[in-house]
Amino acid sequence: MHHTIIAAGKPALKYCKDGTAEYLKRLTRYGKYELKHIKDGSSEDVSKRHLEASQGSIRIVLDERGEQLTTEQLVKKISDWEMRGEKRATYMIGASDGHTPELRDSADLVWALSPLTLQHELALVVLLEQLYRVATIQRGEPYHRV
Ligand SMILES: C[S@@+](CC[C@H](N)C(=O)[O-])C[C@H]1O[C@@H](n2cnc3c(N)ncnc32)[C@H](O)[C@@H]1O
Repeated sequence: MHHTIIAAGKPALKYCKDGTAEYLKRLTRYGKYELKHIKDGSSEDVSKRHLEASQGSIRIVLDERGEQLTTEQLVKKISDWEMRGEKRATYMIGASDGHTPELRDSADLVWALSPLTLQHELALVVLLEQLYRVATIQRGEPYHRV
């Protein structure tokens, strides 16, 4: 499955840029993971861009009001999508005002990394680390400890 991560706004925080680069580099061993940045703006504009960019894909909307998952539950969700032949998964990170109800309603999964509101670049790093963790678990590699 091709994983596309779409984040609103230009990256600005050095420690997040470093974290993002680190996990994207690690993920190259495990498949196709692509990060795209889209223009920031109102939640309506950003959610519209997210909707357009994720057409025909499994839609995962990152939102603190969403479902909280254990890493094992995330492994199961991604593995189930792969098993049923889904070709693309798109993970969407919003702007300062979050996502519109329309985008949330269109999602296959509204996923909360935590009930805390995270700075959007920090949310991106946590998302990438979890995708890396999932990939290592799927391969039976010893990164993850329970
Ligand atoms: C600063 S937050 C937006 C907060 C906004 N006030 C709201 O109500 O959604 C920017 C983006 O970071 C992501 N984000 C922040 N905290 C998150 C969390 N705990 N779980 C998942 N995504 C989160 C979401 O994609 C969110 O749209």
